[in-house]
Amino acid sequence: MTQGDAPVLLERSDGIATITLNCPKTLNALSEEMLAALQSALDELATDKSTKAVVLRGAGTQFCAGHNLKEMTLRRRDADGGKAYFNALFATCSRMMMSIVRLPQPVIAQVQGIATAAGCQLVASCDLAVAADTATFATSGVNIGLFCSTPMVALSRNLTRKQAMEMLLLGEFQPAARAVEMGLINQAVPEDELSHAARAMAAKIVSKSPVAVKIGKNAFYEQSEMGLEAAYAYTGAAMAENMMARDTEAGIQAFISKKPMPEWSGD
Ligand SMILES: C/C=C/C(=O)SCCNC(=O)CCNC(=O)[C@H](O)C(C)(C)COP(=O)(O)OP(=O)(O)OC[C@H]1O[C@@H](n2cnc3c(N)ncnc32)[C@H](O)[C@@H]1OP(=O)(O)O
Repeated sequence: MTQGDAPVLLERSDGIATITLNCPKTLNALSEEMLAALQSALDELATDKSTKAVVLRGAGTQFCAGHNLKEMTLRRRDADGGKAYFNALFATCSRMMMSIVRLPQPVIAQVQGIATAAGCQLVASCDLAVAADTATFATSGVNIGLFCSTPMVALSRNLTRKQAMEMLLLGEFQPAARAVEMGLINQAVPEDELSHAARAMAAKIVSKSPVAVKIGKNAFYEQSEMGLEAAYAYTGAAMAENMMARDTEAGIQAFISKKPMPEWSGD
């Protein structure tokens, strides 16, 4: 397999890693092989200190059409009717989504064309999302007999209850403008400006102190699972940890001395 044929491409430049789902002929559907490659790219980036932000995109004209329905259909012919395969597949998918959340670097979804079902869930699981104004978003599994389980988790935490239920139960494709309105994505831009807009967002993150970004991202997700009192206590401790970092001291010192921000060391 050449690098160009790999199910997932991983490129790095200027502190930004770009992960590309690379199976345009299935609209980048998440096959078993694609999920494993995506997991391995995320695992590699988790320990890569030179990467400060990650962009996740799809090759070709679409972002991602969800799980690979052709592979899933074939595996129904397994001796156990596909039970072991399905259990492993959805567990792998859930682990991968959690890896995006746990990744020290923020992940930006760069969405062109369709993001549906597990593809829409990928967008919801990313920290930030920029889409072409022609992009559409759905959890269309319900149209073919599948209630989108993992998107339910991601959407119910991104949208209001009524909006999430509307997507999950009606399976309709929502235009990018509505996705912005619902808070599913941050920004919709003209198609020819999409990659520039995603990269510009990533570059802004690269310019910040990586230690502040890492502590901040982690604390954001941790506190969101807690009650109010525990959340304030947890984020206070995270802020104190942030204050102890060498970069934070240097940044505050530069502010007080009216100097430009330092080169961040990552410590
Ligand atoms: C918990 C999460 C669960 C899930 O994720 S379950 C998966 C749910 N996903 C879906 O229900 C989406 C299925 N796909 C579609 O409904 C349509 O596609 C689209 C609306 C996304 C796009 O329609 P159009 O633009 O007309 O393209 P096209 O001709 O249907 O697709 C182009 C090629 O891509 C293959 N493909 C599309 N989606 C998938 C998929 N999810 N798994 C495997 N292959 C897929 C098709 O079959 C076809 O291929 P060929 O040209 O050989 O016929």
